[in-house]
Amino acid sequence: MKIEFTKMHGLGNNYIYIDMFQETLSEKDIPMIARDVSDIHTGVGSDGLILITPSENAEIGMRIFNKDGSEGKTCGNGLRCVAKYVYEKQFVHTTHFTIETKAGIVEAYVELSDGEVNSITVDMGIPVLNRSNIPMIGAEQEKVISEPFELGAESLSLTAVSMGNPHAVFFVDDIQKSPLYELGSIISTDNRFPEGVNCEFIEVINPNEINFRVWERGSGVTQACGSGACASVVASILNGYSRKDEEICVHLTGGDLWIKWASDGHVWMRGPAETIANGEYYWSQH
Ligand SMILES: N[C@H](CCC[C@H](N)C(=O)O)C(=O)O
Repeated sequence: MKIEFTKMHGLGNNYIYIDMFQETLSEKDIPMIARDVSDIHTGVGSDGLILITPSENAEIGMRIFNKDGSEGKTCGNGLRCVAKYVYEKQFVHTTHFTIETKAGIVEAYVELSDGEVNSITVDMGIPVLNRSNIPMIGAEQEKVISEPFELGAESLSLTAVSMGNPHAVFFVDDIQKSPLYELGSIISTDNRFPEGVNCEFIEVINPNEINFRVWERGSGVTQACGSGACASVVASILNGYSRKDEEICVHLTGGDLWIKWASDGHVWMRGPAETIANGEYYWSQH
C-alpha cells in the first residue's frame, strides 16, 4: 500500500504527516502504521505519526500517534507543523484559523516573513490542574503542585499539568544532571497516572528562561515537546519561579520556544516549523 507523506519537525520533534484529504487509511491499521513508519531501521523514522484531517468543528483536524502506536490528544510542535502545511497548501486562506484536536479546538496564527512562513503562534488553551483531570489517582479536586513523589529510593517533587495531554514536571538544579534516562520511562508508565504521562525535567535559569528535557509518553526522549514546554511554564509559575503575562523562553534540546501563560488563563506558544521531505511510504499489513 503506497502512502504519500510529508516529514516535518518542530525543533527536532519530527513526525510523519499524512494528508487525509488525499489518503484513506483503515482506522484499525493506524496504530500499526504509526509504529512501522516511525521505525528508524525499517520505516521512515520519526517520533510518531500525525494525520491532517477534515473537521466539522474547525477549519482543520489533527490526530497524533506516538512511536508506539498510542494516540495522544494534542501536540504543540505538531500543531505548528500542521499550521504551516495547511497554509502553504492553501487549505486555508488566512493566517489565522482553527485546528481541532482530541483535546479541543485551538487557534493558530501563521507569521510570515517575505511571504514565507517564519513562525507560528498557537493558543494552546487553558491548562487543567485538578488531579482527577490530569489524570492522576488521588483526591478529586486537589491540584498537584510540588507534591512529594516517591519513586524507589528517589524522593522527587511533582507538579502535574494537563494541556489536554498529561505532563509530570520536576524541577532540577542542573538540567545536565537530570535523571531523564534513569527515571523518564519509569515515571511515564507509573500506575499513579492511569493514562501514562509525559515527563519533563526543568531547570529555572531565571523567571524568563527555563532549560527543559522530556521523556514523552509513547515515544521516549524527544528533541522537543511543545505541550510539555507549555506545561513546564505553567508549573514554573505555579511554583512562584516565573510570572503570568510574560513570554518565557524555554530551551529545549532542539531549540527555543516562547511560552506565555496569560492572565485570562490561556497558554500561548510561539516557535518554528520546518518541512524535511515529501515521499511515498510502502506499507503492508502484517
Ligand atoms: N511532542 C508533542 C507531545 C506529544 C504528546 C504525546 N507523547 C502524548 O502521548 O501525549 C508536543 O510537541 O506537544
